[in-house]
Amino acid sequence: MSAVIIDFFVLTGFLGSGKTSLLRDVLGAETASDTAVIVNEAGEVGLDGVLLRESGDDLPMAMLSNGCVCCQVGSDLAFTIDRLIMTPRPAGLPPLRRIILETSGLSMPGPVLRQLATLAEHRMRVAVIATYDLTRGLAVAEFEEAAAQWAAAHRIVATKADLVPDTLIEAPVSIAQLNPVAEAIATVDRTAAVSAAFAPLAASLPSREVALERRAAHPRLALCLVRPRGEIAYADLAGWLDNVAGALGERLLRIKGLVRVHEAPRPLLVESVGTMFSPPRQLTAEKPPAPFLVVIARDIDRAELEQVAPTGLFTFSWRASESGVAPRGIRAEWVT
Ligand SMILES: Nc1nc2c(ncn2[C@@H]2O[C@H](COP(=O)(O)OP(=O)(O)OP(=O)(O)O)[C@@H](O)[C@H]2O)c(=O)[nH]1
Repeated sequence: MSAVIIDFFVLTGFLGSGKTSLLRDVLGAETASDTAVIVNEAGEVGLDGVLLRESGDDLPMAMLSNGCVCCQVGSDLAFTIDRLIMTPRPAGLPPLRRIILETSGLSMPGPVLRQLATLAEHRMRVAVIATYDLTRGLAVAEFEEAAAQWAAAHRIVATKADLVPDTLIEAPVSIAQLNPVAEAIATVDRTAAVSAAFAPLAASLPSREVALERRAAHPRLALCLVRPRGEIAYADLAGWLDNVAGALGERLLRIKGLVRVHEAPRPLLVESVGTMFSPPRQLTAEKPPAPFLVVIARDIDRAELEQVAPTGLFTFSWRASESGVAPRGIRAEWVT
């Protein structure tokens, strides 16, 4: 068991959306000396690793590809992390407190998180950070990898703001259409964006209410605000979540929210990336928002979710798309 909690950041985002550039900025900061990096590239050549070496020359860095292997680690993610944590720190560097994994632009976050789940002996606080390329905006939500990456994210960082500064104002709104429970980081101040994106994950949920607005998200993405009708039995909640995962399969991108159950004095934080659920835990926050679940999925119809058994536990809020065709998209955002 590690003595300190290590913040593990999964840096995800679609092809060319600015992950390596963001990481270079992280590694260039003075605060990066407690950081190790793992890069997983889709291609044969480890170019990202070369680029990152320019920024963080003395930091432990591992490649999960056919590229350079700077820490003499294998190709398996769990093994690599284990080695990074257990290997004595290079002279002059502080204890390891942060690991950043840059995934390839086509990585699905679910399998990555599944591998991390095997490392329970290390005390890691896992956060998913996704890039949102302002020059391409919502267009890449067509790709299921991009939609899954955004849906899994705790934080979504708008990139390339210098190229299209005018799009920054609308970015939080667009990001909320993709994932209303993610924190949107949209600023032209790159230093501020980098430090906000890679700060330790403090609270799991903003202590604010969720509201829906009339505006469609991407036509293939469905966002649903699910409200429990009241306190429910844990077995019913577990059964419902299990059945949602079974019914939607890989089209389920994300579930996150709070539910009150008979068996626990405090609301339970319920979270899944894809169909992989984190163990539910009681929220300690003083003033939690009213119970809710946000479900993000792709290519589904209302009935598929609303008819999941046991029925009658929840109400479902959807908004019709502006075209009036398939009632798939809503926009949800945090309001105070
Ligand atoms: N002007 C500008 N260009 C950027 C910015 N971020 C990334 N780029 C450029 O966009 C291209 C892709 O950036 P990368 O950081 O390599 O993106 P990536 O997500 O790591 O790409 P893959 O690893 O191929 O998926 C490069 O040419 C970068 O120089 C930015 O904030 N501003």
